[in-house]
Amino acid sequence: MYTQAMDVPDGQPGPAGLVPRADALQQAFDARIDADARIEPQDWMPEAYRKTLVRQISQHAHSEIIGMQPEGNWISRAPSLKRKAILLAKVQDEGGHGLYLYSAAETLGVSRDALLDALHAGKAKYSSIFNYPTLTWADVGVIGWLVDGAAIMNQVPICRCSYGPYARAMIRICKEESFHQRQGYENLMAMMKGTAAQRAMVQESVNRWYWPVLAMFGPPDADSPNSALGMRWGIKRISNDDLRQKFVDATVPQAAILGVTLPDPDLKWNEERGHHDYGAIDWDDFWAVVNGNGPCNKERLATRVQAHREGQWVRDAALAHARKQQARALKEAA
Ligand SMILES: CC(C)(COP(=O)(O)OP(=O)(O)OC[C@H]1O[C@@H](n2cnc3c(N)ncnc32)[C@H](O)[C@@H]1OP(=O)(O)O)[C@@H](O)C(=O)NCCC(=O)NCCSC(=O)Cc1ccccc1
Repeated sequence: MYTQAMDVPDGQPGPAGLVPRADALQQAFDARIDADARIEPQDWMPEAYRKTLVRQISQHAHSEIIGMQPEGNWISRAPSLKRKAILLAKVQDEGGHGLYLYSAAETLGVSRDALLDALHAGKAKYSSIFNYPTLTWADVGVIGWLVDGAAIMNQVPICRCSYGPYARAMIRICKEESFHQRQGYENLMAMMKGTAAQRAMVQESVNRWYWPVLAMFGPPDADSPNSALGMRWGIKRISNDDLRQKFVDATVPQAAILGVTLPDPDLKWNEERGHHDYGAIDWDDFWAVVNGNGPCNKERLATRVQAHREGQWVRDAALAHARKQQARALKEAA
């Protein structure tokens, strides 16, 4: 019964030299994490690791599908057929990202229905950034440039996440996000080469989005309760503050080429640090938005709930079709 450490029943003292089963499983898990190997759905994992992944992956999935709304607002008003086709494709990609991510979460033993119920009941988080309004066409370009740019900065390290299905989903998502970022920047470039009114529209949009985008990376490391374990488990590879700094450093030269000013009087190159210093983020505003009191939280949730309700007939029809196919296959096999 006690041939190997793995055979000792949970919580039972084993013969000398053998480790109880639960400890052995934990040790095997820790060893895989230390070796930077992937954890797969069939592998044993600590319950806290599983819960952390469900939390992060589902929040990420919710962000993708709620994130369809701000830009979706402009599909019917895009200024040309070309811009409309690009925007349609981008918003569809975001829906697709949500689907990969819900599938990755399902490998952890949760159902998509339960995750969506939590979102629709207002109990689940999604990214703060999607609670701001898209007031002008320039917002579509700025979301591509800055929001997708920030999303890529955050998501590229997740391609190396310790949980296999999440890491693999992220590879394709990052490729698509790169296209999103470039289309946004190219859209803004075209506007900056246009009239004075178009240039002013871009600058006004950058002024509104810049700070919420910096906050999107999450609270400062010192106030980030999930970071320590996320890092230990190889879910999070780079801290919130380090990603934010990388983003600022990458954005400054892009803004200069575009010809816009970033709305931060304290932004300046620090030779000693080899990074840009930047001003204070309004964390009270961030937490107000995260806690449901941003400019569009209620509208975003109501739109999502309504879309889900209106899609009920599609789900019913798909299920009825699947049942019919199954019954036919059974009849043919009999
Ligand atoms: C970095 C972080 C977001 C947060 O680090 P953690 O270690 O997990 O947490 P930490 O301890 O630092 O925070 C304490 C609490 O604060 C919460 N909170 C923090 N930040 C936010 C926030 N911004 N918004 C709302 N809540 C936030 C956090 O959940 C936690 O609350 P909890 O304890 O759960 O109640 C991490 O979860 C991550 O990398 N996620 C995956 C990437 C992902 O989800 N990306 C989404 C954008 S996808 C996209 O943009 C694509 C696109 C582009 C354009 C158009 C359409 C689509």
